[in-house]
Amino acid sequence: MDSPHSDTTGSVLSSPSVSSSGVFSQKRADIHNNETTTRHVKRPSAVTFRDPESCDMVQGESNSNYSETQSMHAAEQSIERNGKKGSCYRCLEGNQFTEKEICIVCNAKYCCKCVLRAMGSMPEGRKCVTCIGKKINESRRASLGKCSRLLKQLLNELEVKQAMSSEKTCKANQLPPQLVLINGEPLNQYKLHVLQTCQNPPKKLKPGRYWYDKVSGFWGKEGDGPCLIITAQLNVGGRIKAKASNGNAKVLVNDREITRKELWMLQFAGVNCEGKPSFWLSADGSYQEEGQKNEKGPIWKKTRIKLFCALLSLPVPPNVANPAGEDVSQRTLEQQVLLKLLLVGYQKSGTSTIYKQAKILYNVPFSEDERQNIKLKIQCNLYGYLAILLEGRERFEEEVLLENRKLQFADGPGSSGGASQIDGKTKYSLSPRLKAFSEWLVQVMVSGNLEVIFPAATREYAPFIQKLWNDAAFQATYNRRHELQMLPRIATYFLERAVEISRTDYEPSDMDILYAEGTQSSNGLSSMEFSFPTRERESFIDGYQHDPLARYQLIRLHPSSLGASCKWVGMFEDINMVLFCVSLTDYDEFWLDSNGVLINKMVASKQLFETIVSHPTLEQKDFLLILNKADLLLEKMEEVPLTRCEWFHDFNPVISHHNNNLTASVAQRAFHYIAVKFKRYAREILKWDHNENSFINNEFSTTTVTEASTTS
Ligand SMILES: Nc1nc2c(ncn2[C@@H]2O[C@H](COP(=O)(O)OP(=O)(O)OP(=O)(O)O)[C@@H](O)[C@H]2O)c(=O)[nH]1
Ligand SMILES: [Mg+2]
Repeated sequence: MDSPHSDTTGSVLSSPSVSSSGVFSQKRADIHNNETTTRHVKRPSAVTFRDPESCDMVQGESNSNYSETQSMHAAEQSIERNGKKGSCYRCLEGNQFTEKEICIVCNAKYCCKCVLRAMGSMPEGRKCVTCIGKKINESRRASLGKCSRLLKQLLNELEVKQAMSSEKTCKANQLPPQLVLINGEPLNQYKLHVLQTCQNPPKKLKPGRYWYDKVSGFWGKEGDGPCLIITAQLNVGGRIKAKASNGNAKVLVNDREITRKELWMLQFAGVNCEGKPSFWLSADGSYQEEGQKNEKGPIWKKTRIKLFCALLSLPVPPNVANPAGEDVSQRTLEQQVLLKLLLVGYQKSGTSTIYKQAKILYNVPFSEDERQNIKLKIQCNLYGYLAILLEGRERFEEEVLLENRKLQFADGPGSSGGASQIDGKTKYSLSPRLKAFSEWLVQVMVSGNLEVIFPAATREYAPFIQKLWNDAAFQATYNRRHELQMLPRIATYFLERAVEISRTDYEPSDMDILYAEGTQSSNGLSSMEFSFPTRERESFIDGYQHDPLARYQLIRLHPSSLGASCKWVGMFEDINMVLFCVSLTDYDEFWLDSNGVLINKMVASKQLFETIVSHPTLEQKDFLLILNKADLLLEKMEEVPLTRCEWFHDFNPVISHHNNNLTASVAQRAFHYIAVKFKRYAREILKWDHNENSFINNEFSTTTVTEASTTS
């Protein structure tokens, strides 16, 4: 990728307005219009930081160390281009009134047609593809994670969330520690971390020079009065200077000469400041005059002090700022560690079910919009199941008619036959009205337009559902539903309540949502955050202690969104763990792969596993293998042996039968066998050199299972 126009993207965050063919034709246009491409050039520029209450730097900082480093970054970020002022940096069209998105590194501005092509899948947020990996323009730090209207129009809610989250959390966009100087001393990575993760960190920290009174927690921009009280006693920065805040009140507090405003505040709090005293002020507001023994205060105890400080634009400790403690709990939430979990698996492995389950378990409510969409999806699925049954009914009817005709023929042309044989009726025959409805529904299903008829269908056709459900021919078909391969297992759960579900006032329960198919977009990604609710934490009986401060982000990703060779996995460099989901029942099932070749689903799952495990981005990540649908394994093994899958050819436990049935422990053996197969395979791919754990050592003990143990 050597130009911001590189279109090696074909984004996961694809937009409906950018078709793949569009990307290709654009690519060619770029080759021909090379002269119009933007170029990054080194051009020194003055960096201006806003002067905020929140301790930002102001223009004109002259400290050599700081400004040198800063201007170096600024130089990298300049961009030169052709085209008239205000036009898009890519297509060179539009003017200053055209809505545009800005690259947070080089400030290049792109119109809505170009932004996704110029910025690709945004693994680090809004950056031209050529700016990926580069430090952001510090003047844009305040806008990190704040999405523009334009992006919201181009991407869906989740895609926006993912891009904004990456923008805030990815490594390249983090504040360079050496650009933050405290009491004259630059921070390092560790100290920056200490500062940012303390209980009351400085808000919206930006590069700049600050003073910090470690004893009281007072914090401000060098040369200015205090703007904040942060956590005290942090091991960051050098020794505070008396003139750090440019005070002239002739009163020293913790070795710093305070400002006039601070002096007024102390006097209001009842502190005797006569005779140029020096004080020690603690984080809790208690104070002591130098040389005196008695501690006084705390200065914050006066109830009106908050108002007084507000009038003087002076900070108060966070718990005083909000006596109800809301601020503190909010902060606590912010500083909790966010652990990112990436949930991925082959098609139908059950990732969306796990995702929904987590939502329900950890009380992450579905929004009104989500519920409405899920409701329509469930109703749409129901009509789909009915259509499959009705199609089956036609087949059953034809079969019976054919059978009858054969019988008639065998009995000879003169035979009278039953009444039903004469009028062509069977137990699968519908009344003309229901038949018309049935034919229409089957046709809609076959043409793939089922989703199009909703939500109108719920109003117009609900009465038919009731009639259909009560119809004997339909019930006869329903009783033979297991013969209909197209009908998913879960259909019965919904069909039993067909009348209720088809009504307009139907409200899906959590269970309905969990069981519903296709409620998570299968070619996008879904993301949610959760922590273990306190109640659950207390009543946990498995002895596992959850970190009470840990928050988790669960990102569910469908393999189809990963592109060829899973190239978009690169987006997830900051995740902490990969949850790889495998459906245990895949071993005898087949699927057409992208080349139209029929492939065993377990083998396909293994291939996906290999791609993910060996992806450079995920090299150092923890992996958790989830073997899903374990509840169906035994039942399946009773019908089809595990060895049906070529990869499992050596599964050979001593099998004991109870009334010709396999025992549960054989399914358990199979479960362990598959787990070990995956683990061994990972070891093979990654060439692990450390010892196998005890679980591995126990592997394939399946072959030594005695009859006694399998029947116990
Ligand atoms: N019996 C049983 N069924 C499950 C289990 N997990 C998932 N399913 C069912 O398996 C089917 C596929 O599960 P999904 O969660 O949709 O799988 P997915 O990985 O999202 O698959 P895509 O549709 O490709 O996105 C659904 O009908 C689920 O109800 C399980 O543990 N046991
Ligand atoms: Mg699904």
